[in-house]
Parts: sequence; structure tokens; C-alpha cells
Amino acid sequence: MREFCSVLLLSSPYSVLTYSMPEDLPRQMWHVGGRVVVPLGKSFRVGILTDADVAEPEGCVCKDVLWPVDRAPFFSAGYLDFIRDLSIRQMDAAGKILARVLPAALRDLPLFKTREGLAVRLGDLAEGDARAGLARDWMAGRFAPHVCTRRPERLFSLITEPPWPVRPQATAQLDVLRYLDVHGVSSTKTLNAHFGKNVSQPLRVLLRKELIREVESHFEPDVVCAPAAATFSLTDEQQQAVEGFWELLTDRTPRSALLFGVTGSGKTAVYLELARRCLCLGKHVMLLAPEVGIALKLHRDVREALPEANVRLFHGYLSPSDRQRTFMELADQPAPGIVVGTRSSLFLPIEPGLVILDEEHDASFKQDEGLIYQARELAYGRITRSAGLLLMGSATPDVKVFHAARNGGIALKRLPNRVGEARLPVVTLVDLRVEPPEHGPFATSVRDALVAAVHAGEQVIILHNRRGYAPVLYCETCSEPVKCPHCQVSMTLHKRRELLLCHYCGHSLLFPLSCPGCKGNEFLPLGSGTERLEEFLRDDLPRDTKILRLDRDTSRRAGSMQDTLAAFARQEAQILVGTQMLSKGHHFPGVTLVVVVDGDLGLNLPDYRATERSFQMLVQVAGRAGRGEKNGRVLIQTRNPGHYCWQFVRENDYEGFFTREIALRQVMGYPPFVKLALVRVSLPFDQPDAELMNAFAGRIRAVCPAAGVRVLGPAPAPLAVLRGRKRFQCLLKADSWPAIRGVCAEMRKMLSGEKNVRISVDLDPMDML
Ligand SMILES: Nc1ncnc2c1ncn2[C@@H]1O[C@H](COP(=O)(O)OP(=O)(O)OP(=O)(O)O)[C@@H](O)[C@H]1O
Ligand SMILES: [Zn+2]
Repeated sequence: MREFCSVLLLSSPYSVLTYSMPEDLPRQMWHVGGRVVVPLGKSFRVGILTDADVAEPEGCVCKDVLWPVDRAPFFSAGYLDFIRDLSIRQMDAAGKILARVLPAALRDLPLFKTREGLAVRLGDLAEGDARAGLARDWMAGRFAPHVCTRRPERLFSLITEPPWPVRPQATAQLDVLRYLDVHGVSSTKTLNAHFGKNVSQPLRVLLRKELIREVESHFEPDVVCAPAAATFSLTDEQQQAVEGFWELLTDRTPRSALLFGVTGSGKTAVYLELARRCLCLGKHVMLLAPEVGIALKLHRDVREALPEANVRLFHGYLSPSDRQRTFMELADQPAPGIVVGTRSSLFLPIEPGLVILDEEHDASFKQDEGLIYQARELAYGRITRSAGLLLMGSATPDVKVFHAARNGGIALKRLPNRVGEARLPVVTLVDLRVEPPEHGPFATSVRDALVAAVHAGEQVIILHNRRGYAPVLYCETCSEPVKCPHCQVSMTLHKRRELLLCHYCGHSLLFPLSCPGCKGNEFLPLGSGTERLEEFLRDDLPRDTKILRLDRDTSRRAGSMQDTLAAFARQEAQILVGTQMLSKGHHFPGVTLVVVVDGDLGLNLPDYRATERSFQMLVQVAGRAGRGEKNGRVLIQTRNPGHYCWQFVRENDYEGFFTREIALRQVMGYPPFVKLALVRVSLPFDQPDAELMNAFAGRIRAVCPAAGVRVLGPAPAPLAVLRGRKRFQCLLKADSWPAIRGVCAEMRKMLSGEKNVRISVDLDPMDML
């Protein structure tokens, strides 16, 4: 009797199709969860065999599956189920989701080779005399696909900052240098695509001149481990947390839990002990951080604490070949190990018994572009299939998560004290209306504190959440700021790099320039970013003060972020200036003073989470002070000291903040009391929109009430133009996700025939701009 199976295509049209199983090939060649090659139209595709026992479809003739790619299942049934579930929730095809998360080489048609190295054409696999023999060879392991059809991409990084010792006539070299300067580590493929030609010649010259170097990844794991920290035993609080979580981990039902521990309370040690025990149980562990910088720190922590464990580092900046290798190795079911990484690790083909999200409140756990997802939900999806534990940890939990923990949906353990003798720092607000900034951006008392700390040989962290030299470059001739032609926002001046950059789309202009509007040449940089702050400090502080800066600009060269963090940890510098990158996760015992230049920066964004995010960042950065022997203090400059968040920041009172915030959310009708979705519609800048948007608005109004969905908008988005497209958005509120999904599906249908119009749906949005 003929047998039929389902195959999920990993390339367009991404559908699930029914094929017949070839009767002349042994049944043992096929594995549910393994990749297969199937014919489609006149070509071949790679798909995943998702079901080997389906009924014969009526009224159509099925083609045979051509040949397997994997000798064993690549994905477990649980993994495929997880992807299917995600596809329902994201309203996107499962094949498309997988195509987005699998390394390209694993979706490509493989090259089949005999053991002698002779290539076998796909057509020959379909028919021909060799087929039976090849099947025998396959079973005996003498015939296999060769996956690596692409040449591994080479990655390049700058070695030095501009200016570079290159003749002005050597334009090809300068172009490449500038590109790497703006975009950071880039591959040959991106470079060739950008310049529309092969750039291997200038690359060769630049390598020889030692102006660039080839790297494995943007962020290479530290080769040398710090000397193992003195071993310590867990405090009673830590021990109790471990035992509580361990009970949940071993009770054979999926669980989620929150470790709510103040900054410096030793949450990492709790994670590591649980990870160790989980490995002993024979289960995999995923330890995830919101940012690569913190993932690298955790990777080091794990290797120090568990030197015997099998540890892998995974994040979005690995080279394609590294990503591919990790997927292949893990699909091969290695002994239980630990994956340390960022959110995309959740798609690796292992069954984790324990998933830990460190700094769980962080917005970077949400992916906002392409495949939109929240790592917390994905992680829960993973551990439901393995009956494992999802452990979230933070000093400032997400308000939604803490609400669930309060109501018993999530188990809660606390670490209310810092480890050892360390105390939480004293936080003081500096009212800039009373004490205006007289030393660059600093009030006199703040500057005095800075100088005193430097004198005393202590370390200082200065947070300013804005990179670049000045956020606005104002033309004195036409009185207009220089704006990005694609986004209509002000371009940021990066003085040292001699660039103007759009922080939204990456568009860059060389500086100095003449005003794009009036050709004027006189400019005034307005406001200040981290670069200007650093410049001010160098001029203002004693000459021998060592200053480091950490932001996306100083992290463009491979390894530079780690170098900066390591140098500061070794106390080679006294001051570290930077953006929110330095606010969390790191442990610098020498820091006694933290200064926040503009505490109001994030408070007034048009987003219901603005206060929560600001509060979290301020408490986190304050938490970098006083982690060693000496007490810490924190000075926050503000012009708005009446805001309700300050009282809680000053007292490091998360729960007080939570109580206030959750009451507001209830009154205003925001999550967790309602489900929220943001629907974005965009169209090319020069395309008329009035008629379309009016009709769209009318139809939404007709659909929403019946579905029990309230709608705000459509209205122009706060960033009304981005990357050359006009943007509109509407906010949907309802009591249930299915109601929202129903309306979103309708909205997609409404716009499906419109030319050049794109629609995206963000469930539970993090970024409302
Ligand atoms: N039981 C212990 N005894 C001594 N030192 C400890 C103990 N537990 C943790 N530590 C040390 O305390 C320091 C702070 O711990 P850790 O970085 O884990 O804090 P955290 O809770 O993650 O803070 P944050 O939320 O600010 O990142 C680390 O250097 C760690 O080695
Ligand atoms: Zn732009």
C-alpha cells in the first residue's frame, strides 16, 4: 500500500504539501523531523518531513519525496510543535518562520556525493539504474549530502579609528574603510552587494596595511578566562532560592518562576547552581541575556564555575558558518550542555530542561523586526514541551511578570540583600532648575563629586543614553537642522568620525558638508551625546584621568566592547561614559559613584511603558555603584523632580513603583489588564494615502466593535516617516488574543490588494514609535 507524508517547505511558498513515499526505497531512510528534498514544479526544494502517516489526498496525484537530507531527525516532535504553535500565534506560515531562523546553508539544496567524492545529480536520484545502489549506500553511510554548498563568508573589522593613512586618490580603499566605520563588522557579501562590485582587491590591500583584519565574529568569546574567582558558598537566601526552583524543575510539569533580587544580590550564582544540577539530571540548559555584552560575561562566568561543562556561545553576530555548525552539532543530540546566548538561541534544536532569562525585563528580549517575538513567550513554549523550568531573573522585573508572580501564576523567590557587606547606594536627585549646569552638562555639585571621586582613586560610571557628538546639527544660514532624507528626523553629528548619521535608518553623510537645504557652511551642534561628554571630561578633568566610552559607536570594531569592559574591570580607567549598554549586568567592584546626566530622557516618550523603562534603567545603573567594599552613591540630574517615579528610584523601591504603576495601568486600560496590539501600515513616501487610509479607517470601525476590540487610530506614527516610507498605526485593545488576531487577519485582508502597502502586526508591542 502506498504511504503518504507531509512536508513543510523551507522556501517560498512555505506551504505544507502531501507527497507519497517512494515504494522502491527502504522505509528506514525516512525520519519525521528530518529534512528531505522534494520536487516542486520543475525544480526541487528542501522541506521537513513533519508527518509520515497521512491519508491519501482525494482528487490529486502526489509526487514522491525525492531523497532524505538527514540520516536522523533534525528536529524533535516537540520542536516542530513549538514552531506550529508559534505560526498560529504570529499568523505566519511555519515554513517561513523556520526559514527565518535556520542558517541559510541548512535550507539550501544540498549537494549529494558518493564516498569517492563524485557528485550525484538530483535528477539521477529521481530515477535511473543507480537509485537502488545509492539507497543501499545511503543506509550503509557511504553516500551522503554535502551541506556546505556556500563558500563561508569572510568577515572584516576596522583596526583603527579615522583618520587612516590612505592617499585621497585611493577611493576604493577609503570607501571600504568608511563603510566598515559606519556599519561595523561586515561580510564580503554585504560589501560586494553595497558597492555593486567585487571589493577583494581593496580588502587585500587594507589587510596588508593592517588597517582592517579578518574576524570570526563581531564578538569573539574571551580566549583567556579570568583567574577563577575565589570559591564561595551560597548565602542562605541564595540556597533557599535554589532549593525552591529545583523543586519546580524536577516536578515534571512546565513551570515559570521569577528570581527577584536587588542589584548585586548574586543572582548569577543561583543560575549557575541550578544549571549544574540540571546537567546532572541529563538535561540541556539555556542561559540567555538581552545583549551580547552580557551574554559574553555569563559565558565567562559559566566556564569559570563549571569548567567541565559542555558550553556553547550563540548569538546573532556569529558568522554564518559558526551558526550553521552550532545547529548541526546540536541536532546531532550531543551530551547535555549549556547554551549561553541571546534571544535567537531559543530556536536551537535542543530540548532545554531549564531556560534562564537574565535581566528578563529588558526590551531587547523582544524582537521587533522581521519575525516579531518575545523571548519570554518563546521560552515558555520550549519548556512546555520538555516539562522544564523557565526562570526569569531581574532586580526590576517587567511589570506584567511581577503582576503574574503576585497573583500566583509565576513562582517567586526574592534576594532582598546584596551579597556580603555591600550595601545599596544612596541616590540623590539634582534639580537642574535650582542648580543649572555650569560645567558642560554638569551642575557644580555633580562636577565636584566627580572630581573628588577621581582624586580618591575611585571609579565612576556616567550614563547618558544618547550616542554621538550632538543629536542636532543646526544650519545657521537657513535655521534648519540637517535631516535624514529618508526619515525626516534630525541627523546626529559624530564629530571624530566626521559623519552625520541617521540613527533610525543608518543613512550617513560626510562632515563637514554644506547644508543640503541652502548650501550654507555655518553650523551649530545642539545638545550633547556621549562623544561630546567624553570630550568635555577630557578638557575639564585633571590630565592624567583615564576615560573610556562604551556605546554602539565604540563597539563597532570587533572585540572593542570587550576590551573596554575588561580595561574598566581591571581599573585601568577611572571613568566610564556610556549609553544604557553599561547600565546592567556588569559587576565593577571599584565603582563608587554613578552619575546620570539627563534622568528625564526616557520619561516622556509616547509609550505607556515609558515610565517603567526609565525606572528600570535608572535602578539598574544605580545598581552599578557600591558593589565592592566602599559604599556607593548615585547622582541623577533632572528638570522634572516632581515625577512620581523619582521617589521610588531614590529608595530603590521596586515594589512601591510596581503598586503605583499597576494601579495606573488598570485605570488607563493597559496591559496586563488588556491585550494590546500595534498594527503598522506603511507606504512609499510619494504615494497618496488619504483615500486609502480613510477607507481603511472606515472598514476597521465597522469590524472592531462586533469583535469586542477597541481601536485607536489609524493615525500617523510618532516616527511618521522612516526609511522613505510613510507610517500609520493603530492600537488595538481587547480582552483576549483571539479577538485581536481575528481583527488583524481582517485588516491584512483589507490591504492585501493594495500596491506597495505593507502591514505588520506587533502583539504586545515594546516599541510604540
Ligand atoms: N554567596 C556568595 N558569596 C560571595 N560572593 C558572592 C556570592 N554570590 C555571588 N557573589 C558575588 O557577588 C557579585 C555580584 O553577583 P551578581 O553579579 O550575580 O549580581 P546580580 O544579582 O546578578 O546583580 P545585577 O542584577 O546587578 O546584575 C559577583 O561578583 C559574585 O561573584
Ligand atoms: Zn534615516
